[in-house]
Amino acid sequence: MLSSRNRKTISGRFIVKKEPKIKPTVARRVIRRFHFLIGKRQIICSRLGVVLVSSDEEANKGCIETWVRNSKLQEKYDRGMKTQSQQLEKHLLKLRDISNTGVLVELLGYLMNEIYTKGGLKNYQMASTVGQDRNRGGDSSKVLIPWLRELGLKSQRDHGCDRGNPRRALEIGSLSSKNAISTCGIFDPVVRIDLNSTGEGISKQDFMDRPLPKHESERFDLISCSLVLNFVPTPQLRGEMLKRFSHFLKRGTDQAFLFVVLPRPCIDNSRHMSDQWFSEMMESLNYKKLRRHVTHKIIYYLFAVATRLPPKHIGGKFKLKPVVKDAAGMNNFAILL
Ligand SMILES: C[S@@+](CC[C@H](N)C(=O)[O-])C[C@H]1O[C@@H](n2cnc3c(N)ncnc32)[C@H](O)[C@@H]1O
Repeated sequence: MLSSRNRKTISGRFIVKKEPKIKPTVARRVIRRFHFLIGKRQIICSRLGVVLVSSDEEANKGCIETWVRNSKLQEKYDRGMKTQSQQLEKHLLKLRDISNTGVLVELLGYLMNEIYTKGGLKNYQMASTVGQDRNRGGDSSKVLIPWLRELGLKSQRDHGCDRGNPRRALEIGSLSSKNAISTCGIFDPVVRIDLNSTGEGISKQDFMDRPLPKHESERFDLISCSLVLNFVPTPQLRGEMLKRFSHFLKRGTDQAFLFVVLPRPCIDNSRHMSDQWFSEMMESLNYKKLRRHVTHKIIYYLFAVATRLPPKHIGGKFKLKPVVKDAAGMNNFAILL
């Protein structure tokens, strides 16, 4: 397990530092390993016919454990949970060669043990917080805020907030209440949610289970979805998430925004995605692309709700997953509407 570095006061009491100290290289390794395990788990589950219906890790754990109990392969699963073998690690790297159900279940136990018992998920959460620590330049809302200012949004503090209609933001997958989105003054309140909330001021909630707003006052002027879609396990669920956003954005204004951030390979190195494909998909959901920024590793998009009407042309060609480009080494990241 990664540990936070604690210091003592003069009287010997421990001062527990809220921000864990993890070297960026270690944080990157932890994040890479977690994504690797989640990706392999997805492949194993679809081969075994285990349906993962949520991006909530607790729910996925429940689905897997129920399936294992009903499959009469509990013994294999338990053996995997207890195993520390190089052989299983090699199998994970060559999953395509493995068809034996027993071995797949053992592998499932092996990686579930690493995710849950050995702290994979917890470390991932901690490493992600460090990865987006603003001192390391990782808070993606630092890209967003200048865009919003260019579009004329001013701090509510400086320009007097319309008490009856405050500018509200929803940050999905929030890891810190100190991100620019929370401190810029443009939004108040900022509602912060995360599946596995670790920080103060962040509610533990699956966006997919968030009750739909009943009144306009419950809707938002901005939804921030930074590095979350790539975390959602299936192309269908990613599409569901995109479709759900429109229910939460304010209507009747051309100043309701959606900020989406993705790892660059999801767009640039996927067989089923491209910048054009993603932009057209968003257009079909009635979003207009306002800004785009690309760095070595990350793509940032700012969309505005394009019309006042609810989306009409959802789906169409975006119900399919065609190969829009292909080359060796590409990935299969996709979103299905
Ligand atoms: C890689 S972290 C990104 C964090 C941060 N937004 C950033 O840009 O660095 C992804 C986060 O999204 C959260 N997440 C994924 N699916 C979610 C959902 N359906 N509802 C709420 N949070 C979700 C995960 O729990 C995880 O903490």
